Amino acid sequence: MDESAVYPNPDLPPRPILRAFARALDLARAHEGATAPNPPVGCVLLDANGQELAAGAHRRAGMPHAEADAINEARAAGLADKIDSVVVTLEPCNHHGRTPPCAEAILGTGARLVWIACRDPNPEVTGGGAERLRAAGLDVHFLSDLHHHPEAAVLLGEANRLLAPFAKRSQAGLPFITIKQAISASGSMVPVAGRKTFTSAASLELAHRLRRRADAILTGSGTVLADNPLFTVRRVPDHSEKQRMLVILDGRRRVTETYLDAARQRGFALHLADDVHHALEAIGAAGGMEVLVEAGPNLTTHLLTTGLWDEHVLIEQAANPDGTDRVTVRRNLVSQAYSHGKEKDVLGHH
Ligand SMILES: NC(=O)C1=CN([C@@H]2O[C@H](COP(=O)(O)OP(=O)(O)OC[C@H]3O[C@@H](n4cnc5c(N)ncnc54)[C@H](OP(=O)(O)O)[C@@H]3O)[C@@H](O)[C@H]2O)C=CC1
Ligand SMILES: Nc1c(N[C@@H]2O[C@H](COP(=O)(O)O)[C@@H](O)[C@H]2O)[nH]c(=O)[nH]c1=O
Ligand SMILES: [Zn+2]
Repeated sequence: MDESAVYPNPDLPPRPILRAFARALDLARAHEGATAPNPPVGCVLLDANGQELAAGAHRRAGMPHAEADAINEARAAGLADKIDSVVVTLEPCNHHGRTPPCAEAILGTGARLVWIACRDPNPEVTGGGAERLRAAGLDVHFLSDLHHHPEAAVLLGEANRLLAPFAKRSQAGLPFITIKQAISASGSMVPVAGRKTFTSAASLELAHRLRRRADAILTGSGTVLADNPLFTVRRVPDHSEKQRMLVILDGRRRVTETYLDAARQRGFALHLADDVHHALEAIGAAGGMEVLVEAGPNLTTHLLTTGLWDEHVLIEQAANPDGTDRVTVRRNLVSQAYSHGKEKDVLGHH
């Protein structure tokens, strides 16, 4: 049977909606790490048969939001009058920021239905867009309404993870902390003399993808003095015109001007700090939503024991030289709990 024929029958699997959410998340993810201080967002517009008409994403702060981007694309293709459903990873905004409100842009089309993955977690704007659209007579649904579909639960998890750095910064003023830790086959974090890394090419590519999505790199003076690290994104293409912060914990001011100058030449905005809290506050204040910790055993162990971190990416070198490194990603449930008061909003229940 043609799947689109069942749409929008609510009793049958809403395949076009789930497919559109998966696509909107892919579109958003392409710009993960480029949008700070805004969240990465993706949007897909469907016609009354559930067919995609146009799609959009938020590329960077100051550029159109995902919904406006998609609506512009539909207009340019002469398809705007066919828009029936708007599927978007984040609740449409209802305020004048750097760009006009997306709720109004949606009301300017003939859209009847709006599907949202996550509520806007920003305490300053929560609840605005969905209510505005409902008040204007549109049918507004949340991805969580489809919780009985295993696929919907997976997509909602992905949407929440994608939004987590924006949620943490807007609620706590602090960046989402990802710790990358490489451990050699002999159980050490320290490479043999003359080397900076020991993990496989695939693991190094993962490390560069983690850098790509980060707004700041946090390290310690020990790492800088031992490795003269570049901290650039080289193994995957970087976002264009992206400037990252490089924050070095260097209480004793041992890092040389030569290193700092060279890091500036590589495009980093440099910040030296004496303690972790000041470092994190400086990143949040500068608009950074995610920080990648690439530090030695001293700082890494300290951060892992404080519980301040959000995601720990552990890369264990294979014991066998022909083997594959083992990568384990774990989330810190304690640090997620800080937003429990907001959980309902973040999860999109209403
Ligand atoms: N395997 C891996 O994933 C990685 C390994 N490394 C390796 O680690 C080695 C360096 O180790 P290490 O010396 O432990 O490096 P660190 O990056 O942990 O730097 C240590 C320095 O950072 C500062 N620092 C650390 N923790 C804190 C804190 N809680 N508050 C304030 N300042 C802090 C201190 O600077 P100060 O003394 O100035 O106060 C300290 O001397 C190198 O050989 C490097 O190759 C490095 C990164 C990743
Ligand atoms: N040893 C180690 C890592 N270590 C981190 O990578 C830094 C070197 O980065 P760059 O100069 O840009 O190549 C090094 O100083 C340390 O912070 N990373 C990994 O993915 N795997 C590894 O085995
Ligand atoms: Zn918007």
